[in-house]
Formats: sequence, structure tokens, C-alpha cells
Amino acid sequence: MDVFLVYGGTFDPIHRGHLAIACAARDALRCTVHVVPASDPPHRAPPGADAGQRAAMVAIAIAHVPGLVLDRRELQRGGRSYTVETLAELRAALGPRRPLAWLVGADSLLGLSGWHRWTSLFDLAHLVVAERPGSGLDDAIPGVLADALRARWTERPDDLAAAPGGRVLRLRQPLSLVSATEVRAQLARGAPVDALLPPGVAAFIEATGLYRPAPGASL
Ligand SMILES: Nc1ncnc2c1ncn2[C@@H]1O[C@H](COP(=O)(O)OP(=O)(O)OP(=O)(O)O)[C@@H](O)[C@H]1O
Ligand SMILES: O=C(O)c1ccc[n+]([C@@H]2O[C@H](COP(=O)([O-])O)[C@@H](O)[C@H]2O)c1
Repeated sequence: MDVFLVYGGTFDPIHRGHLAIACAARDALRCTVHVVPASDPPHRAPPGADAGQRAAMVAIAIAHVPGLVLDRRELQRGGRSYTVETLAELRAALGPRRPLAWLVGADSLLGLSGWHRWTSLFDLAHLVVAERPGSGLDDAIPGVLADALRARWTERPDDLAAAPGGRVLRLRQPLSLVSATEVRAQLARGAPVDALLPPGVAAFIEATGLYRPAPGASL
């Protein structure tokens, strides 16, 4: 059965690194990627753009990318965007047998043991983990998480199609150095960001005045 693949993120703003891993996961699993902007992302400071603006930038970024679709379920649910709740909602809708997977970057995986009800995530879905510069997966995984992952790792996409959840697929895609932090910093100092962003997103940011320093603020 084909995998229902979900990619959650703050996307403040969505950048080329996000698209690169979404497309790599799409191609590895040969399935659609459902991109889910977080309404109120846990474990981080409030985003610079509101949830509607972040979703609008995702819509612009993926408009012409085959196999990527916007899913507004966390915006509609409101409140803290706990992944375990999103996956439980999807599992109820998809039934117990459909393979379901959640895409993360390596830095997110390294913090997984701090997530709300994190051990339940594996009962609900697979994880797909994209490598990210600066976040090594081979020796950096903290003990309790390493133990939880040990028997779950695979490099074979077919293992995800063969079960509803519980495996962790390591994606080995070309690395992208881009981060939303870097994009926001560049914008704050008035530096060009076109090379970091999908087409159309820079124009949206320019038109809305997002991420500009407040007048008179020192950089
Ligand atoms: N360049 C990248 N390579 C691999 N994974 C990435 C990359 N950028 C983001 N991700 C992953 O995408 C998901 C959503 O990321 P997020 O929206 O927080 O972007 P970010 O660039 O990490 O943002 P920020 O710099 O504000 O923390 C996370 O799981 C993150 O690990
Ligand atoms: O459920 C949690 O406790 C949890 C903790 C941290 C991050 N997440 C989710 O992981 C995704 C990436 O988070 P972030 O902060 O790197 O954009 C996003 O969908 C978050 O809602 C979820």
C-alpha cells in the first residue's frame, strides 16, 4: 500500500532546504507529500509570521511542485501543534493498516525524546529522517532515543510500505545548508534571499513586510 507521507514544520518561512527534503522523500517513497504548517509549534519561540502567512508561503512555494500538497489541519485544529495529535487524527481517518509516515530533518530527530508523548509516535506512524548539515545521525543520538530507534532503522523505502508504522527510514539526499534562521537574518540586514527561497516566496515577504526590523531598531 502506498505511504501517506506528512511533512510538518514551522516554515517561517519555507525555504529551498524544505523543498529539497520533501522532494527527496517523495521520490524515495514514490508518494504524495502532505505539507502541514504548524499552527503553534511546540518547543520554540513564537514564529515571526503568523500561521496564515506561513501557510500562504507554503502554498506559493509548492504551487508548481508535483506531488506536494498543502494540508491545513493543524491550522484548523488550533492550539499547540503536537505531532502525536496530528498523527492520531490521521490514523483515525486512514484506518489501522495504511502506512503513515512523518518527515523530519536530522536536527528534529535528535530532539524527539522531548516531544509530547514521543514513544507513542512509533505506534502511529513511521518516521522519515533527512540528513542535515551539522546534525550527525551516526554517533549523536542521545541514549534513550538511540535505544528506541535501534530496531527501527531501515534504508529501504519498501519497508515503510509493508507496515502501518514503527520504522525509521534514513534518507540520504543531497545536503542543503539553508535554514529559516539564516533567511530571517539575511532579511533583517537587507541582504538578498532569492537564492534561499522557492520562487514567489521572496515577493510575498517583500509585499507583506515580513521579517523586516522595526523602524529604528538596531541590527
Ligand atoms: N536544510 C535542511 N535540511 C534538512 N532538513 C531540514 C532543513 N531545513 C529544515 N529541515 C527540517 O524541516 C522541518 C521543519 O523545519 P523548520 O520549519 O523548523 O525550518 P528550520 O530551517 O529548521 O527553521 P529555524 O531555522 O527557524 O529553526 C524540521 O524537521 C527540520 O529539521
Ligand atoms: O509534538 C511535539 O511535541 C513536537 C515538538 C517539536 C516539534 N514538533 C513538530 O515537528 C515539526 C518541526 O518542528 P520545527 O520546530 O523544527 O519547525 C513541526 O510540525 C512541529 O509541530 C512537534
